Parts: sequence; structure tokens; C-alpha cells
Amino acid sequence: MSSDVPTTTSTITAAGAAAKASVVDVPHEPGVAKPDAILTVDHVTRRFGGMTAVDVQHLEVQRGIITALIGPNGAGKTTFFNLITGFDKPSSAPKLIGGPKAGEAAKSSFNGNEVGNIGATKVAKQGMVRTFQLTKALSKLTVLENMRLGAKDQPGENLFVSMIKPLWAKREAEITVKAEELLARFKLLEKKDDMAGSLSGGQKKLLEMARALMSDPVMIMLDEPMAGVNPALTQSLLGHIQALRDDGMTVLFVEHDMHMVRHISDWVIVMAEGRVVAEGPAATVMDDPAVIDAYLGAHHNTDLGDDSLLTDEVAEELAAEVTAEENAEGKA
Ligand SMILES: Nc1ncnc2c1ncn2[C@@H]1O[C@H](COP(=O)(O)OP(=O)(O)OP(=O)(O)O)[C@@H](O)[C@H]1O
Repeated sequence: MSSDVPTTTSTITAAGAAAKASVVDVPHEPGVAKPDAILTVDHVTRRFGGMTAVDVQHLEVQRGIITALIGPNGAGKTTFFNLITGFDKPSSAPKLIGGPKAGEAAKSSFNGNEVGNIGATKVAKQGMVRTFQLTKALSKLTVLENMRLGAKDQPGENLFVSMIKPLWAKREAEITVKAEELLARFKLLEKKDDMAGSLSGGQKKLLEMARALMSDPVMIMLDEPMAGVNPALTQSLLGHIQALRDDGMTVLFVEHDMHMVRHISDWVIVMAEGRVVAEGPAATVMDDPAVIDAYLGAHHNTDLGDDSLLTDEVAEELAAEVTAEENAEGKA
């Protein structure tokens, strides 16, 4: 993993250019096939009572790029995340009795493996991990302990290993080294012995992202990474996300912050009322009158036009203010 996290989004990296190039010939149509799909989803529906929250008939996510999933409140984005990461089961899941007709049952494949009907732990083991809209850091554990929980092949998982100290001590030491490297990358190393509950909202988001990386995922799914984060931390979060893509990871994120979507996405998928209604590069999708009508509405001009927060000078000033604020919070 590179430790060079870009501090600005204004320069495009070679990996970023390659990511954009990989989808340049893909037609801008909902459900369109991708040249190298890492995730393919078919017939995934989820109903709550009489309401259909998700109805995705076909969707592909291209490997190695940053894809944004956008849509109005209640469009089904989080429910869709839950379904593909095994935190929820599709209403169209294959069942022995009373299930959907053959060919209409939900099917998802990730990195060449079926993931449609398995639980979250197994999905994570296949290399697809996620973060949550509301962070799930365990507040009564230290930052380092939270990180250690994210590691795979924990010594305690194997009875044989757990009984032989040299075996588990070696693995424990490896986990700690990795956790500290990631904490350093996310500028949280100084906080490693602090309780996670004492971190600011932005720091908790960083911790959650860092913890997700402990399992060396192939794809990371971020549910509203900017929600509740002070605007000054935005720049650093954007840099971290781009760095993940530049290291070869696939990123899929849900976000309402249109600055973020426009500046770091290589591809954008729009959901409305549970369905995929548009796909394409950010510039194309966000200028699509149908998308503006369905989603961006009256906020279109203000949300999409103001890039001033993303200039280096403003970001640096804001970052300095926030660091001071967070230091003060941490001491309090
Ligand atoms: N457990 C549940 N029980 C009943 N209805 C639910 C449940 N979870 C989600 N819904 C409903 O499903 C629809 C889709 O919700 P979801 O949270 O997936 O949308 P979203 O696009 O993520 O919205 P937001 O952007 O506000 O987070 C909403 O109408 C929501 O009220």
C-alpha cells in the first residue's frame, strides 16, 4: 500500500486516468455491461410490506475504479448496500418453497464467486468490506483495539493456534504492526491508546475506513463517508479514497455530497425508487435533465457549482482550523 496519500484532488494520477479510461467506451445506460465487472447483480429486490425498496434487475460495477451510487433520500441505496454485503437478504432470494421463478431469483457474483445468499462475514472473507452511514467504532475500546478487530485470521479463531503461544504471539504482532501502519496513514497513530468514543466524528470515519482495510479487501463500500464530517476533513478523506483506488482497490460509495461525487468518481450510478435510472461519468450524469429533475432538483445549481472548497488554499486553511478544533476536543 502506498503511504503517499494525495492532499489534493486537483491533480489526476496515472491510476486515476487509467480508471477513467477503462470505462470511456461504456454506453451511458442503466444496467450497462462493464468491460471488467468485479460485482454483478441480477434480480435483487427487497420489499418491506407492500413497499419495494430495491428493484435492481441488472447492475455491474467495474473493477479498480471509484463508483458513486447516488439518489434521493429513500431511493434504496443503503438497502442495496445491505443486500450485496450480506447484511440483508433479497425478497427475491432463491427459496425451497414459494421462491421466485427460476431465472428471476436474486443472483450476485463478486470477483468470480456467488455472494447472493451468504452472510456478511463470508462476504467480507471474499474481500468485499463496507463501512456504515453511522460509524460503528466500539467506543469503549481503544483505537488500536478497534483496528485489531478488523484483522482476518485472528489467532483466537483457530483452536490449535490459540493454544500455542509462539503461533498466536507472532500473528498478534503482525496484526499490531499492520494496524499501526494504517493508523499512521490515516493520521490517527497518536490516538491509538485513546478510547474510540473520544474521537471526533471525522476521526471516527477515518478509523472505520482504516479498520475496513485491516482485512486487505479487494473492494470497499463506503456508506456516506462525508456525512457528519467537518468540511475541512473532506479534502483528506477524498485523498484517502483516491489513494485506495490508486492502490488497485475497487471503491463503491453512497454519498449526498455532490462535490465529492463529482471530484472523485470515475463512474456514477443513479438510483430512484429502488431502481437504477442512470449511469455514466459524473459530468454526463449530473448534467442529465432527467437526473436533475428526479434527484438534484432545486439544489442542482448550488450543490454542483461551488468548487471553492476544493481549492488547495481553502482546504489547507480549513484543515488547520479543524486540526486545532480536534486537538482541543481530544484534550477536553
Ligand atoms: N428495515 C426497514 N423496514 C421498513 N422499511 C425500510 C427498512 N429499511 C429501509 N426501509 C425503507 O426502504 C426505502 C429505502 O431506504 P434506504 O435507507 O435504503 O434509502 P437510501 O437511498 O439509502 O436513503 P438515504 O439517502 O436517506 O439514506 C425507504 O423508504 C425506507 O423507509
